[in-house]
Amino acid sequence: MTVVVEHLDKTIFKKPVLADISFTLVPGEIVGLVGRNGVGKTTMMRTLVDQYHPDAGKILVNDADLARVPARRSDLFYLDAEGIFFKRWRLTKVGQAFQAGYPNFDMAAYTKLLARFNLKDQRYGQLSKGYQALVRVALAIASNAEFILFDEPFDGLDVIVRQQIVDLVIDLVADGKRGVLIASHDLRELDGLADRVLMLKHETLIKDIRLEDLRKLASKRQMVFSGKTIPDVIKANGHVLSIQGRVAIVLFEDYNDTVKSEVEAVKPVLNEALPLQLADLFISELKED
Ligand SMILES: Nc1ncnc2c1ncn2[C@@H]1O[C@H](COP(=O)(O)OP(=O)(O)OP(=O)(O)O)[C@@H](O)[C@H]1O
Repeated sequence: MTVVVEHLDKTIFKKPVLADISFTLVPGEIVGLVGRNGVGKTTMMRTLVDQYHPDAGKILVNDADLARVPARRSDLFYLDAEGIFFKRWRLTKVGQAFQAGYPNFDMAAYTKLLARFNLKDQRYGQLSKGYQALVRVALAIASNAEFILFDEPFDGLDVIVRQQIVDLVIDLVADGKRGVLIASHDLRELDGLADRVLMLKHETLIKDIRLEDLRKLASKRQMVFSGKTIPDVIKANGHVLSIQGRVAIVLFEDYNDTVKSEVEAVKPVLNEALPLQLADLFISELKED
Protein backbone atom coordinates (compact mmCIF):
# COMPACT_ATOMS: atom_id res chain seq x y z
CA MET A 1 0.00 0.00 0.00
CA THR A 2 2.36 2.71 -1.21
CA VAL A 3 2.91 5.09 -4.05
CA VAL A 4 6.60 5.25 -4.86
CA VAL A 5 7.77 7.96 -7.23
CA GLU A 6 11.25 7.35 -8.58
CA HIS A 7 13.36 9.90 -10.45
CA LEU A 8 10.46 11.44 -12.29
CA ASP A 9 11.12 13.91 -15.11
CA LYS A 10 8.50 15.85 -17.04
CA THR A 11 9.15 18.46 -19.70
CA ILE A 12 6.26 20.39 -21.24
CA PHE A 13 6.82 22.24 -24.52
CA LYS A 14 10.58 21.98 -24.02
CA LYS A 15 10.32 23.52 -20.53
CA PRO A 16 11.46 21.17 -17.76
CA VAL A 17 8.71 21.26 -15.12
CA LEU A 18 9.68 18.28 -12.94
CA ALA A 19 13.25 16.99 -12.67
CA ASP A 20 14.40 13.94 -10.77
CA ILE A 21 11.50 13.85 -8.32
CA SER A 22 11.40 10.97 -5.85
CA PHE A 23 9.12 10.44 -2.86
CA THR A 24 6.81 7.91 -1.27
CA LEU A 25 3.20 8.16 -0.11
CA VAL A 26 1.88 5.83 2.56
CA PRO A 27 -1.62 5.28 3.97
CA GLY A 28 -2.61 7.15 7.11
CA GLU A 29 -0.68 10.27 6.13
CA ILE A 30 -1.79 13.66 4.85
CA VAL A 31 1.00 15.07 2.73
CA GLY A 32 1.09 18.65 1.49
CA LEU A 33 2.60 19.34 -1.93
CA VAL A 34 3.61 22.96 -1.75
CA GLY A 35 5.42 25.52 -3.84
CA ARG A 36 4.79 28.82 -5.50
CA ASN A 37 2.32 29.39 -8.31
CA GLY A 38 3.39 27.69 -11.52
CA VAL A 39 6.06 25.51 -9.90
CA GLY A 40 4.51 22.26 -11.16
CA LYS A 41 2.11 20.97 -8.48
CA THR A 42 -0.74 20.27 -10.91
CA THR A 43 1.73 18.76 -13.39
CA MET A 44 2.96 16.47 -10.58
CA MET A 45 -0.59 15.30 -9.87
CA ARG A 46 -1.44 14.81 -13.54
CA THR A 47 1.76 12.82 -13.98
CA LEU A 48 1.00 10.71 -10.90
CA VAL A 49 -2.22 9.48 -12.50
CA ASP A 50 -0.56 9.10 -15.91
CA GLN A 51 -2.68 11.88 -17.42
CA TYR A 52 0.75 13.21 -18.45
CA HIS A 53 3.25 10.49 -19.29
CA PRO A 54 6.56 10.90 -17.46
CA ASP A 55 9.61 11.49 -19.72
CA ALA A 56 11.71 9.46 -17.31
CA GLY A 57 11.27 7.74 -13.99
CA LYS A 58 8.65 5.46 -12.55
CA ILE A 59 5.48 5.57 -10.51
CA LEU A 60 4.92 2.38 -8.57
CA VAL A 61 1.44 1.95 -7.12
CA ASN A 62 1.35 -0.92 -4.67
CA ASP A 63 4.55 -2.23 -6.32
CA ALA A 64 3.07 -2.15 -9.83
CA ASP A 65 4.54 0.18 -12.44
CA LEU A 66 1.66 2.44 -13.48
CA ALA A 67 2.96 2.61 -17.05
CA ARG A 68 2.76 -1.20 -17.36
CA VAL A 69 -0.29 -1.93 -15.20
CA PRO A 70 -2.88 0.77 -16.03
CA ALA A 71 -5.49 -1.01 -13.86
CA ARG A 72 -3.61 0.27 -10.81
CA ARG A 73 -4.71 3.81 -11.77
CA SER A 74 -7.97 3.25 -9.91
CA ASP A 75 -5.93 3.01 -6.67
CA LEU A 76 -5.36 6.74 -7.13
CA PHE A 77 -8.14 9.31 -7.26
CA TYR A 78 -7.48 12.62 -8.97
CA LEU A 79 -10.14 14.91 -10.31
CA ASP A 80 -8.78 17.69 -12.48
CA ALA A 81 -10.98 20.69 -11.68
CA GLU A 82 -10.05 22.20 -15.07
CA GLY A 83 -11.28 19.24 -17.05
CA ILE A 84 -14.67 18.57 -15.45
CA PHE A 85 -16.66 16.59 -18.02
CA PHE A 86 -19.87 16.44 -16.00
CA LYS A 87 -20.82 20.11 -15.60
CA ARG A 88 -24.30 19.60 -17.08
CA TRP A 89 -24.98 16.34 -15.27
CA ARG A 90 -27.10 15.88 -12.18
CA LEU A 91 -25.24 14.66 -9.12
CA THR A 92 -26.70 11.13 -9.20
CA LYS A 93 -25.51 10.64 -12.77
CA VAL A 94 -22.09 12.00 -11.78
CA GLY A 95 -21.91 9.37 -9.01
CA GLN A 96 -22.90 6.62 -11.46
CA ALA A 97 -20.13 7.65 -13.86
CA PHE A 98 -17.55 7.41 -11.07
CA GLN A 99 -19.00 4.08 -9.95
CA ALA A 100 -18.16 2.77 -13.40
CA GLY A 101 -14.56 4.04 -13.11
CA TYR A 102 -13.75 3.04 -9.54
CA PRO A 103 -14.45 -0.61 -8.67
CA ASN A 104 -14.92 0.10 -4.96
CA PHE A 105 -17.02 3.25 -5.38
CA ASP A 106 -19.52 3.46 -2.51
CA MET A 107 -22.72 4.98 -3.88
CA ALA A 108 -24.41 4.93 -0.45
CA ALA A 109 -21.50 6.93 1.06
CA TYR A 110 -21.68 9.43 -1.83
CA THR A 111 -25.43 9.91 -1.40
CA LYS A 112 -25.00 10.29 2.38
CA LEU A 113 -22.32 12.95 1.92
CA LEU A 114 -24.47 14.90 -0.56
CA ALA A 115 -27.36 14.79 1.92
CA ARG A 116 -25.05 16.00 4.69
CA PHE A 117 -24.27 19.08 2.59
CA ASN A 118 -27.99 19.55 1.78
CA LEU A 119 -27.32 18.85 -1.87
CA LYS A 120 -30.26 17.57 -3.87
CA ASP A 121 -29.97 16.02 -7.30
CA GLN A 122 -28.91 19.31 -8.86
CA ARG A 123 -26.79 19.83 -11.95
CA TYR A 124 -23.12 20.13 -10.92
CA GLY A 125 -22.54 23.24 -13.07
CA GLN A 126 -25.39 25.10 -11.35
CA LEU A 127 -23.82 24.79 -7.90
CA SER A 128 -21.69 27.50 -6.33
CA LYS A 129 -17.91 27.06 -6.36
CA GLY A 130 -17.88 25.90 -2.72
CA TYR A 131 -20.59 23.28 -3.26
CA GLN A 132 -18.84 22.06 -6.41
CA ALA A 133 -15.73 21.57 -4.25
CA LEU A 134 -17.79 19.59 -1.73
CA VAL A 135 -19.13 17.35 -4.51
CA ARG A 136 -15.56 16.68 -5.69
CA VAL A 137 -14.55 15.78 -2.13
CA ALA A 138 -17.61 13.50 -1.82
CA LEU A 139 -16.58 11.73 -5.04
CA ALA A 140 -13.00 11.36 -3.78
CA ILE A 141 -14.14 9.84 -0.49
CA ALA A 142 -16.74 7.57 -2.07
CA SER A 143 -14.21 6.35 -4.66
CA ASN A 144 -12.54 4.29 -1.90
CA ALA A 145 -9.29 4.72 -3.82
CA GLU A 146 -6.29 4.12 -1.58
CA PHE A 147 -4.64 7.40 -2.45
CA ILE A 148 -6.53 10.63 -2.97
CA LEU A 149 -4.90 13.58 -4.68
CA PHE A 150 -6.52 16.96 -4.02
CA ASP A 151 -5.41 19.95 -6.10
CA GLU A 152 -6.01 23.24 -4.26
CA PRO A 153 -9.15 21.88 -2.56
CA PHE A 154 -9.71 25.04 -0.52
CA ASP A 155 -9.44 27.59 -3.32
CA GLY A 156 -12.03 30.33 -2.85
CA LEU A 157 -13.98 28.53 -0.11
CA ASP A 158 -15.51 30.19 2.93
CA VAL A 159 -14.29 29.12 6.37
CA ILE A 160 -17.28 26.90 7.07
CA VAL A 161 -16.96 24.89 3.85
CA ARG A 162 -13.18 24.78 4.34
CA GLN A 163 -13.60 23.32 7.82
CA GLN A 164 -16.07 20.73 6.51
CA ILE A 165 -13.50 19.63 3.93
CA VAL A 166 -10.69 19.59 6.53
CA ASP A 167 -12.79 17.35 8.81
CA LEU A 168 -13.58 14.99 5.94
CA VAL A 169 -9.93 14.75 4.89
CA ILE A 170 -8.85 13.99 8.48
CA ASP A 171 -11.56 11.29 8.70
CA LEU A 172 -10.39 9.88 5.40
CA VAL A 173 -6.96 8.89 6.71
CA ALA A 174 -8.05 8.12 10.29
CA ASP A 175 -8.29 4.34 9.83
CA GLY A 176 -4.80 4.24 8.30
CA LYS A 177 -6.02 2.64 5.09
CA ARG A 178 -5.85 5.62 2.77
CA GLY A 179 -3.32 8.32 2.03
CA VAL A 180 -3.87 11.89 0.89
CA LEU A 181 -1.76 14.31 -1.12
CA ILE A 182 -2.93 17.93 -1.11
CA ALA A 183 -1.40 20.47 -3.51
CA SER A 184 -1.53 24.03 -2.27
CA HIS A 185 0.25 27.29 -3.00
CA ASP A 186 -0.91 28.60 0.38
CA LEU A 187 0.79 27.01 3.36
CA ARG A 188 -1.76 28.48 5.77
CA GLU A 189 -4.31 26.10 4.30
CA LEU A 190 -2.27 23.10 5.37
CA ASP A 191 -1.68 24.30 8.92
CA GLY A 192 -2.88 21.71 11.40
CA LEU A 193 -3.75 19.35 8.55
CA ALA A 194 -0.59 18.03 6.88
CA ASP A 195 1.63 15.47 8.59
CA ARG A 196 4.37 15.88 6.03
CA VAL A 197 5.27 18.48 3.45
CA LEU A 198 6.89 18.06 0.04
CA MET A 199 8.18 21.33 -1.33
CA LEU A 200 8.78 21.93 -5.03
CA LYS A 201 11.12 24.65 -6.21
CA HIS A 202 12.89 25.08 -9.55
CA GLU A 203 11.60 21.74 -10.91
CA THR A 204 12.96 19.74 -7.98
CA LEU A 205 11.75 18.53 -4.63
CA ILE A 206 13.75 20.59 -2.18
CA LYS A 207 12.12 19.32 1.01
CA ASP A 208 10.36 16.21 2.23
CA ILE A 209 9.78 16.79 5.91
CA ARG A 210 7.62 15.47 8.72
CA LEU A 211 6.17 18.54 10.38
CA GLU A 212 6.35 17.09 13.86
CA ASP A 213 10.14 16.81 13.50
CA LEU A 214 10.40 20.33 12.15
CA ARG A 215 8.27 21.81 14.93
CA LYS A 216 10.35 20.08 17.60
CA LEU A 217 13.46 21.91 16.43
CA ALA A 218 12.16 25.28 15.31
CA SER A 219 11.26 28.32 17.37
CA LYS A 220 9.65 31.60 16.32
CA ARG A 221 10.59 34.36 18.75
CA GLN A 222 9.69 37.93 19.46
CA MET A 223 12.90 39.78 20.37
CA VAL A 224 14.07 43.24 21.42
CA PHE A 225 17.75 44.16 21.71
CA SER A 226 19.33 46.99 23.64
CA GLY A 227 21.37 48.25 20.66
CA LYS A 228 19.93 49.75 17.49
CA THR A 229 20.83 46.82 15.26
CA ILE A 230 20.13 43.11 15.34
CA PRO A 231 23.19 41.27 16.66
CA ASP A 232 25.10 39.22 14.06
CA VAL A 233 24.62 36.00 16.06
CA ILE A 234 20.85 36.33 15.60
CA LYS A 235 21.17 36.83 11.85
CA ALA A 236 23.63 33.95 11.60
CA ASN A 237 21.34 31.46 13.35
CA GLY A 238 17.89 32.70 12.44
CA HIS A 239 15.73 34.32 9.76
CA VAL A 240 14.47 37.79 10.66
CA LEU A 241 10.83 37.57 9.52
CA SER A 242 9.90 41.17 10.32
CA ILE A 243 10.98 44.23 12.27
CA GLN A 244 8.47 46.67 13.73
CA GLY A 245 9.99 49.48 15.73
CA ARG A 246 12.40 47.70 18.03
CA VAL A 247 10.58 44.37 17.95
CA ALA A 248 12.05 41.74 15.66
CA ILE A 249 10.28 38.47 14.87
CA VAL A 250 12.92 35.84 14.30
CA LEU A 251 12.60 32.24 13.19
CA PHE A 252 15.25 29.76 14.32
CA GLU A 253 15.02 26.53 12.34
CA ASP A 254 17.07 24.72 14.97
CA TYR A 255 16.81 26.36 18.38
CA ASN A 256 19.17 23.94 20.10
CA ASP A 257 21.05 24.51 23.36
CA THR A 258 24.10 26.01 21.62
CA VAL A 259 21.98 28.51 19.67
CA LYS A 260 19.96 29.26 22.82
CA SER A 261 23.07 30.11 24.85
CA GLU A 262 24.55 32.21 22.00
CA VAL A 263 21.26 34.13 21.83
CA GLU A 264 21.13 34.60 25.60
CA ALA A 265 24.76 35.82 25.55
CA VAL A 266 23.72 38.96 23.60
CA LYS A 267 21.21 39.68 26.41
CA PRO A 268 18.02 40.45 24.52
CA VAL A 269 15.67 42.79 26.40
CA LEU A 270 12.79 40.59 25.23
CA ASN A 271 13.01 36.99 24.01
CA GLU A 272 9.62 35.27 23.89
CA ALA A 273 8.40 32.23 21.93
CA LEU A 274 5.49 32.80 19.54
CA PRO A 275 3.12 30.22 18.01
CA LEU A 276 4.71 28.66 14.95
CA GLN A 277 2.80 28.56 11.70
CA LEU A 278 3.58 26.28 8.78
CA ALA A 279 4.31 29.27 6.53
CA ASP A 280 6.99 30.42 9.00
CA LEU A 281 8.82 27.13 8.66
CA PHE A 282 9.18 27.50 4.92
CA ILE A 283 9.65 31.24 4.70
CA SER A 284 13.23 31.14 3.49
CA GLU A 285 12.37 28.70 0.69
CA LEU A 286 9.30 30.67 -0.36
CA LYS A 287 11.13 33.98 -0.71
CA GLU A 288 12.22 35.04 -4.19
CA ASP A 289 15.86 34.33 -4.98
N1 LIG B 1 -0.79 21.59 -20.67
C1 LIG B 1 0.17 22.50 -20.52
N2 LIG B 1 0.54 23.30 -21.55
C2 LIG B 1 1.51 24.22 -21.41
N3 LIG B 1 2.19 24.45 -20.29
C3 LIG B 1 1.87 23.71 -19.23
C4 LIG B 1 0.85 22.70 -19.27
N4 LIG B 1 0.76 22.13 -18.05
C5 LIG B 1 1.68 22.76 -17.28
N5 LIG B 1 2.35 23.69 -17.99
C6 LIG B 1 3.42 24.57 -17.48
O1 LIG B 1 4.09 23.90 -16.45
C7 LIG B 1 4.40 24.79 -15.39
C8 LIG B 1 3.82 24.27 -14.09
O2 LIG B 1 2.41 24.45 -14.11
P1 LIG B 1 1.47 23.81 -13.00
O3 LIG B 1 0.06 24.15 -13.37
O4 LIG B 1 1.82 22.38 -12.83
O5 LIG B 1 1.93 24.63 -11.71
P2 LIG B 1 1.23 24.75 -10.28
O6 LIG B 1 2.34 24.64 -9.30
O7 LIG B 1 0.10 23.80 -10.17
O8 LIG B 1 0.69 26.24 -10.32
P3 LIG B 1 -0.52 26.96 -9.50
O9 LIG B 1 -0.12 27.00 -8.05
O10 LIG B 1 -0.52 28.33 -10.12
O11 LIG B 1 -1.76 26.18 -9.77
C9 LIG B 1 3.90 26.16 -15.78
O12 LIG B 1 4.95 26.89 -16.34
C10 LIG B 1 2.85 25.83 -16.82
O13 LIG B 1 2.73 26.87 -17.73
